[in-house]
Amino acid sequence: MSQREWDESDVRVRPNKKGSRPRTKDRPKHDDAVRGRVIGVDRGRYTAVVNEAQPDEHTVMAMRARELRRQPIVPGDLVSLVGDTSGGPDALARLVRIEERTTLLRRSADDTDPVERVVVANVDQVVIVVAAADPEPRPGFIDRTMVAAHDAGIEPVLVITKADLREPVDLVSTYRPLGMEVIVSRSSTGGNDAHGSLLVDLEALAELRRVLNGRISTTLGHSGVGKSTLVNALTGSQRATGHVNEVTGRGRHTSSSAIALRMLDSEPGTWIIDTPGVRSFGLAHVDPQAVVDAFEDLVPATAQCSRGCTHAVDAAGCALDAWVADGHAGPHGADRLASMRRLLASRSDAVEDVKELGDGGA
Ligand SMILES: Nc1nc2c(ncn2[C@@H]2O[C@H](COP(=O)(O)OP(=O)(O)OP(=O)(O)O)[C@@H](O)[C@H]2O)c(=O)[nH]1
Ligand SMILES: [Zn+2]
Repeated sequence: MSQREWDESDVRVRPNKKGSRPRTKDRPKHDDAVRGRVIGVDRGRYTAVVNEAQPDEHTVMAMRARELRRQPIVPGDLVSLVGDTSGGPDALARLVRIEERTTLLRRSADDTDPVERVVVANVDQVVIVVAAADPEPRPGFIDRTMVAAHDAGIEPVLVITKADLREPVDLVSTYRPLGMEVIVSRSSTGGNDAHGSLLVDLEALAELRRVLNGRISTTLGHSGVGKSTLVNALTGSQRATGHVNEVTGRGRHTSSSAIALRMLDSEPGTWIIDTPGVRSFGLAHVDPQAVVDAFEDLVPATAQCSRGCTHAVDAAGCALDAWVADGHAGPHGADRLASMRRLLASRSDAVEDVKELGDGGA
């Protein structure tokens, strides 16, 4: 990676099935600690909100305590802070503990890399942002992210941007039947806002607000799909959008560290965590069965697979092809099955021997 897209979240942690939970052995010596929510991570400095939604809410800058070693601390983390938690201009607190996380979104660099990276903590939903065109949408990325979200117990939401360039008919008809929120956004004809950002169609924004209100969400998507444009419209912030690298002349990642932002006119507790452009979302840490489970439209068929079915193209007794051919997975069933098989095949390189899947309907 050419730049620090992931900052602290690239801290290497040992793969751990149960999620990289911090040790929760209480250390009573910090009983004067205050609780905060990490909203920014930048070069070893953490920004946390203390007394959230209270009259005395304020942000605190903190450094990690040595005792935390290299445990990842990511946006969304609830933490304990000691020292100067006044939030004054030069105040620097010490972050001494990471509270247990409700959810933890992880990724590996690629499907065979056993090293997992923590992306965000405690989010309720993942907003997968793809463009209808420019850049071309990649259903593989959507499916991959859905698997990671499903595996982490986080709800996926799909936002398709740039519908003004092309109507995303196939994407909508593929993903809407799966029961997830699918929101189509387009630029409005009104031009740019005061900061030069493209204006987003109000109807799409209102729908997105409804889905995000009261919840903690994180956006994920490739560079250039319009994440910052959306996040700016929703939060009133000014994340850099669409900047062009002066050296190469090519579009580049303009937002380089993850940050949690508040949505305008929203209930307390509404946060949008904007992550930098994702190039890869490896699933090496995800169990093959969890990959299958994320394809909810296909899962029922696997009850009829032969015992230990790998669901590969040539797997004897795999019931998936017949299920799809019979139309049970809808008009895009074949694509869905192909996508699931690609994910299974690519990540199966990560394990020595392909794990057995399915229980033969027993
Ligand atoms: N036509 C059209 N262009 C859009 C739309 N949304 C965003 N764009 C443009 O697409 C380009 C990329 O948008 P950004 O918001 O910077 O994309 P991003 O996903 O944040 O990209 P990174 O910051 O690199 O991660 C900009 O030139 C935007 O003006 C849209 O709905 N329609
Ligand atoms: Zn099968």
